[in-house]
Amino acid sequence: MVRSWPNIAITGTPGTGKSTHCELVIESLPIMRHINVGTLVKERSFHEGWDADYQTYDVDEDALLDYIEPLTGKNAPEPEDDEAEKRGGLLLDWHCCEAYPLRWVDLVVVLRCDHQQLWDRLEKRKYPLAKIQDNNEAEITNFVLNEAREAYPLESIVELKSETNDDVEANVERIVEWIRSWRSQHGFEST
Ligand SMILES: Nc1ncnc2c1ncn2[C@@H]1O[C@H](COP(=O)(O)OP(=O)(O)O)[C@@H](O)[C@H]1O
Repeated sequence: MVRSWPNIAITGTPGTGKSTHCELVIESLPIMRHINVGTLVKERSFHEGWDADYQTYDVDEDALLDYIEPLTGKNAPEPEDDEAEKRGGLLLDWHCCEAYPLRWVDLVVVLRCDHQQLWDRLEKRKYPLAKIQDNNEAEITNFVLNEAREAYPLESIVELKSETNDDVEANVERIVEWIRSWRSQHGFEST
């Protein structure tokens, strides 16, 4: 293990609060880096076009993963490397988590939300009805959690409720504490 900060996949159905959580973790620990994967796909065109049926980009995973890989801090650094090159510390914010190589990820946080509340949040976002329905069904059937369970060891997955502001506050505190304890367990100074 070379990276000096852990990488965390923050995942969950769209609207469960991934970006909200990432932004608040960064407020407490500005050295962590929020990678909004959906935005990255769009801005850097890591896709092969728009899938009108699913109302989403057809992601070019190879290009996306090639871009993220050097940021994960997995490679053994040379002494003269810039500290940023080996630090890791990514918050990978995306509704998918199974695409990342196992070695990148130290913790998987799966955010969960009551489906009626999720419906209201997605309606506010002006998602088309079919997309709201799809995401709602995904939340009810534990789609993202099941994907995480198939891809990662169970002990690296944490499922957190994200329905109220108090939930967000408690979850962020828990994630920040987890990062601090990961640092001390790996022989790095706690912040
Ligand atoms: N735990 C929560 N309690 C109340 N509102 C929340 C909570 N989590 C997210 N929200 C709200 O839900 C909406 C979607 O959150 P966002 O962080 O953009 O989700 P995601 O990144 O998973 O798509 C935002 O308006 C946000 O303020």
